[in-house]
Amino acid sequence: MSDLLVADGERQREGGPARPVVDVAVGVLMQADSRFLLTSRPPGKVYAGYWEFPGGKLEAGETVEQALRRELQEELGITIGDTQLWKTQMVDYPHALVQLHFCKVWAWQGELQMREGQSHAWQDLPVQVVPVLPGTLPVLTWLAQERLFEGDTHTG
Ligand SMILES: Nc1nc2c([nH]c(=O)n2[C@H]2C[C@H](O)[C@@H](COP(=O)(O)OP(=O)(O)OP(=O)(O)O)O2)c(=O)[nH]1
Repeated sequence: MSDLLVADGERQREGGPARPVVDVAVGVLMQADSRFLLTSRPPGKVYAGYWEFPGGKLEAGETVEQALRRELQEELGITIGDTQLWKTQMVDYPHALVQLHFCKVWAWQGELQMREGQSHAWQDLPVQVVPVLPGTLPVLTWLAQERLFEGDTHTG
């Protein structure tokens, strides 16, 4: 079982009603120069304006890879190559309990298009865009560990 991250609120007390787990497929698009793609959450969504890795919820019957392929086509207009699960992280938000499935993506076809009015930024450590979504921060720590990067992973 992955560690639970509690974001912006207290963890629901034992004995409360069980909350459904929402599975989310997330893509960490990597460039050869080690920069990675962050996108801002579009207006109208919870945490609008926060920066995250692109992705979205699994639909019924989808695998993580299928959902990621669909979401990145819908949101960014790209067709991703093969990808594999890298890390998972459970996050307890006031709005939902989410299980994030992060996949690294090294290859894709098509030019990036921001189809949902989001902004995008290719970033390196430390990340300069703010604010970063709570459930996105663990990824920066994992990347820092891989790269032997020391110091703050993000500003703000
Ligand atoms: N895409 C993405 N979602 C993340 C990250 N970190 C994190 O906590 N989340 C959370 C925020 C949301 O609660 C959930 C993603 O749900 P969403 O509402 O963006 O998904 P969606 O695009 O399918 O949305 P919709 O069709 O229902 O509007 O995962 C991340 O790095 N990327």
